[in-house]
This record gives sequence, C-alpha cells and structure tokens, in this order.
Amino acid sequence: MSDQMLLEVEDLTVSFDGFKAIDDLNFYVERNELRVVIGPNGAGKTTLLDLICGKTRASGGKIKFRDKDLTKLSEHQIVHAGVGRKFQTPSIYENLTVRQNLELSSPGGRTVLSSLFFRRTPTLTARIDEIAETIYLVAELDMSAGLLSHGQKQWLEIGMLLIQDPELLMLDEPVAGMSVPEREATAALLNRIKENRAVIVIEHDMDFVKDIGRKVTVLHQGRILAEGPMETVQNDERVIEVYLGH
Ligand SMILES: Nc1ncnc2c1ncn2[C@@H]1O[C@H](COP(=O)(O)OP(=O)(O)OP(=O)(O)O)[C@@H](O)[C@H]1O
Repeated sequence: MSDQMLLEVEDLTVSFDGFKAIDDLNFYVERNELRVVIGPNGAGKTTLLDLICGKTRASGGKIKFRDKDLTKLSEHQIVHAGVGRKFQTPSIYENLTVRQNLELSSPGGRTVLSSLFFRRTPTLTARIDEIAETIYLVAELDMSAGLLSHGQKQWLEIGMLLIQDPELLMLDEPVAGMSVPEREATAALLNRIKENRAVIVIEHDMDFVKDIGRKVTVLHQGRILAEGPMETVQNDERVIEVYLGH
C-alpha cells in the first residue's frame, strides 16, 4: 500500500461462538482522512472499532497502523501508538472544570495533577487554549463540566482525546442526542481536526453524514457492502435495500 495509508486492515475476522461479526474485512484509511462508517444494526461497526483499539482481539488478520500490527498490542500500547477512541457515553469528570478535565487528559496529566507541585506550564496552557477554541469551549474553560450541555460534554471529550494528539481518532455516534446547531458545529469540528490526523466516525444520522460530506464505508454482515462518496453510496441499490430504504 502507498505511504498515504495510515491504517491498513487486512483479512480481519472475529468470531463470537462461530458467528463472524467481522468477516475477512479489508479496510484502508489514509492520513488526514475523515471516514464515515455506516450500516444496519449488527453490521459490525462497533466491533471494527473495538478491534482497532484492542478492546476485542481478532480471530485472524492484521491491523497495520503506521509500522505496527495493532493485533499484537495491548489497549494501552495502542493508545500510546497514537489511536484515540471516543465511546458513545461521555466519560468526563463532572465535578472538575473544563480546564481540569483537559489537564488531566494531557500526556502525563494523571500524575502531575495528583502531585502537590502541579504547575501549569505555559506550553500546556497554550495547548489547552488552542483545544478549547477548536471545541467551542473557550468561555466555559473555568466552568464545572457538569454544567455543560450534552453536546458540549461530547465536545469536551473530543478535546480530551485531542490533547493526547492521536494520529487516528475514532468516534462512535458523536452527534447522538445533539441539537441541529450542535450537529452542524460538530461536522465543522471534525473537518477541522482531520487536517492533521485521520478520523473514523460511526454514524446513523444521515443528515450529519451529508454535512460531513466525505468518503463513506457501508458495512453489512461484517463485510464492506459499498464504499465511496455519499452521493454514490446512497444511490447504490444494495445499500438502499439493506440500510437506507428502512
Ligand atoms: N462480545 C460479543 N460477544 C458476542 N457477540 C457480539 C459481541 N460483540 C458484538 N457481537 C455481535 O456482533 C454483531 C455486530 O455487532 P456490532 O455492535 O459491531 O454492530 P454495529 O454495526 O455496531 O451495530 P449498532 O449499529 O447496533 O451499534 C452483532 O450481531 C452483535 O450481537
């Protein structure tokens, strides 16, 4: 594969009691790409992300990320290699401020914050300001995270991943439960953050997928049913049959 490829998933299979949730899958993501993965319930979307982040172990196949095979690494090593994953439910610290949540998520943050000698270095402060700007939370930096709206909490969690500077960011239904303006702001946010990293988004909200306007992969029964620009995919007979027509 070309040097442009950041992630190369080849012949990936996982069986749960003989049922192949991912079935001999080949899936490639380029650097600086924003890829949307869609498909009916049970298609294997979440399982694919679980395999990439090491939460689920593959039965066969490879997941090449830069020069590493992720199937051989632990979850912790995969994070360290530069893969960030956001789950559906936000896992922020509600009693801490937005700034403290970001500080805690910064590399080494967990140890420095608990230290008596924690100091805000100018570099960290500047990085937090930059991220707060990206996730639309500049005015909320010193506010308790528990007071944020549902959408703002999702953005904070994205910020908590961004501060670790992952090369690949994976998001599971980031706009679920968001208002229309929040959804539009999230589309703009994802398009901005993919400028220096790759992003994989699982999504059911077709309006949002159209807002993002990027390459779409349709999964069905653990395999790729179609792949390409949204306009092509949404006119594909097989995609309409198994997913969009419902
Ligand atoms: N740990 C597991 N043990 C057994 N079966 C599992 C496990 N994880 C997933 N599955 C099964 O694998 C299939 C794919 O599930 P997955 O959650 O990846 O689908 P999905 O495309 O993310 O669906 P949804 O849109 O509903 O989230 C489903 O049939 C599911 O029941």
